[in-house]
Amino acid sequence: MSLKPIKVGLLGFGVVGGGTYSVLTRNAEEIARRAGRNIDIVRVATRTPSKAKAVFGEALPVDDDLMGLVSDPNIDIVVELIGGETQARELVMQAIANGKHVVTANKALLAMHGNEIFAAASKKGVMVAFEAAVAGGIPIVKAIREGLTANRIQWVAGIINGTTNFILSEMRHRGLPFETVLSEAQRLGYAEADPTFDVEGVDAAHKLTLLASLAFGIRVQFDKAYTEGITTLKQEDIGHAERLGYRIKLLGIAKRRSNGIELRVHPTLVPASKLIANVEGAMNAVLVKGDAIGETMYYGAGAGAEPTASAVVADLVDVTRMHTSDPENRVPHLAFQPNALADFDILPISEIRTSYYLRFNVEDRPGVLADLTRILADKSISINAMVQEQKGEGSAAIIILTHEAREGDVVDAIRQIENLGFVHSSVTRIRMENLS
Ligand SMILES: NC(=O)C1=CN([C@@H]2O[C@H](COP(=O)(O)OP(=O)(O)OC[C@H]3O[C@@H](n4cnc5c(N)ncnc54)[C@H](O)[C@@H]3O)[C@@H](O)[C@H]2O)C=CC1
Ligand SMILES: N[C@@H](CC=O)C(=O)O
Ligand code: NA
Repeated sequence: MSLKPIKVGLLGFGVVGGGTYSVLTRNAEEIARRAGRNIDIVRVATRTPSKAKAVFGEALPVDDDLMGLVSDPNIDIVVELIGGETQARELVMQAIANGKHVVTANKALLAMHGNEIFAAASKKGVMVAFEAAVAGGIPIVKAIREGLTANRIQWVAGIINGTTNFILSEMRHRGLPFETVLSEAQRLGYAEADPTFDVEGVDAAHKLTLLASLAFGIRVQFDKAYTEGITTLKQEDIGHAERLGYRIKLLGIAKRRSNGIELRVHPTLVPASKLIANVEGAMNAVLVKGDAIGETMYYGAGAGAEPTASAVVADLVDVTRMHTSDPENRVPHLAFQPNALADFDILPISEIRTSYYLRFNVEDRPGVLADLTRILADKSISINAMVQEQKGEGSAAIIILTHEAREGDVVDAIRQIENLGFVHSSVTRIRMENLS
């Protein structure tokens, strides 16, 4: 290669940092043939440098001076792989101020501070690349930002958290308890440093926020995303869903409506016949519907060392190819030109429209069903299907699948139903999607 190598500084040497080193080293020759020059890690900074020291020896500086690395004039691209949003924000903002390009896998950082970071980067004329931050190795950022650029995107929906999909798969197939499977996901390197981010849907909401910005050309608005995780999901409902021909998946959904954008993460019943219902383990899948192309699906590993490194290294190659180009002519960070971002409202969850799975544990006596259906009808909630299951002496579970209804009306109806004397426990409500 005749061009000088691109010099990379690595912040963090954990699961993804280690994977990035491995992929970059193992495939160095092929990567250089694609990038047009070598991409060399020249410095590493991390909290406990011993693991990196064991790998790099004396070949390059390894220490815990993260600010020193982002200010090192020898470095062209800073790769941020420490996670979190406080120190990572300071480091990334400083790297940008120092005129360095940034590659990051940190969705929390970009969902919380993306507007500030992208604005600073545009002003300075540097790139902030984040393919690894959304659905790990799947090149979904590139697909939406470049491949689908002709389309008016109607909705994006996906399994975008590997840990929770792994937990749901293991619970369904092997009936294993939640805590056991979560520990296994942590051992395999899928989970966030704080796994409540995974199981409460926060990590998926971080990624969905970025997907919505790329799809609809809106500013990053994580604070308006509705987030519900899988911790309150019952094995009983997983079973009922199965018998009714559905699977429960934690989906992130961003949908364009005439009055705004729906932005929501929650457990969702999807027809078992859909491809996405059959995405198992830590795999991710993202569906994107565009007006020209119709429905598309992107499938692959959303977590883990080398799958995530695949996206980090792809970004390194992109930045290497583009760093001498005119900043005005690069692909914009959020797919749309910064001065053309739209101000669509993010709809409150009460305004979303979808269909619902409702489970009522009731006294099994005459008139119960009539009362339930009357309250639903009064709120314009129409019933698509209904099943009753005896639960023991004098009690039954009634499961109702509704047609599309407004969430606020469903919540009101549930409140009224829960006040009826014959309902034994709180009503279970899980949203449904046909994804068509
Ligand atoms: N593990 C995965 O499958 C994926 C992770 N990510 C993201 O990649 C980033 C890194 O994740 P992992 O490698 O899994 O985490 P990790 O916990 O395995 O590694 C983090 C590394 O950064 C260092 N570090 C953390 N905080 C630090 C601080 N304040 N100062 C100095 N060093 C610090 C740690 O010592 C460790 O070397 C995170 O933003 C995560 O959300 C993205 C996609 C997939
Ligand atoms: N914790 C995340 C890691 C990748 O983003 C997940 O489980 O998907
Ligand atoms: Na990706």
